[in-house]
Amino acid sequence: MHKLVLMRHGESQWNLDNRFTGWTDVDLTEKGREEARRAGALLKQEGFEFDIAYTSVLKRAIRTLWLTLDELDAMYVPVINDWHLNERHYGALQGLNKSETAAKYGDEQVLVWRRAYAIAPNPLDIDDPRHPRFDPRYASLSPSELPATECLKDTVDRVVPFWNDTIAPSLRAGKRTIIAAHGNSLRALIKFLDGVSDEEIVGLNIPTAQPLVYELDDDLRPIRHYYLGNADEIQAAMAAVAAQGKAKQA
Ligand SMILES: O=C(O)[C@H](O)COP(=O)(O)O
Repeated sequence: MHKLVLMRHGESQWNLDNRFTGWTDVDLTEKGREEARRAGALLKQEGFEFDIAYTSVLKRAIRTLWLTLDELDAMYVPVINDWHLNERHYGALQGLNKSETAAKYGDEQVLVWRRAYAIAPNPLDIDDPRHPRFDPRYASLSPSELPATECLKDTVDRVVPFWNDTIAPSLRAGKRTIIAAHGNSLRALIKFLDGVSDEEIVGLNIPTAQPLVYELDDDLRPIRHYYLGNADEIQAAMAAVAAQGKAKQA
């Protein structure tokens, strides 16, 4: 049996501000750092140890991983940073406040933009300075790999090959693995691992910095999964993520 830990980053400044973030490289808040340390302490208390760690090239996930590993006194664990684990690119929505956007376009439309499996928000303009083609960390990517927007399906299409080519072989080799990533790159991975339908994935929301343990069989098929930590807190945190896209009640 293989054990895999998935974890979304801790609260970021734009989680706090309730802005669409996507590929914007926003850091953790102090609360987000504390959440990451708490996750590390919980993993330590439960006896988890890791041989390899994967994260994105965005600092909110990287710093979450560092703080978690530090708490485990395991900063020696090799870390693979890869853009395939980045958050879903949120296109032209990046930077906008989610509830203000809902007040303007309606809760239903924002739910489509946030959760519809195959509908992407409008793209960033090719000349927009925020377009990833201007960012040196993506310099080695071909133009066809560089998103200016993504729906969850597009994210699945980049996360799953990375899983198959890189993460799965190292799990099969017995490496105890933690992945610190993002709400939607983890939804993409969970959709693939658990065979969640396009309709059901709409209802899945991932709380910040809560370790989610997957037990996998020899073929890397999930046997079961569970969150470490307090079940009521986790339910409340999931409901809060779902509510982020609603217009504020007057
Ligand atoms: O990119 C973002 O805004 C968040 O990390 C995930 O947002 P969502 O829950 O609105 O998809």
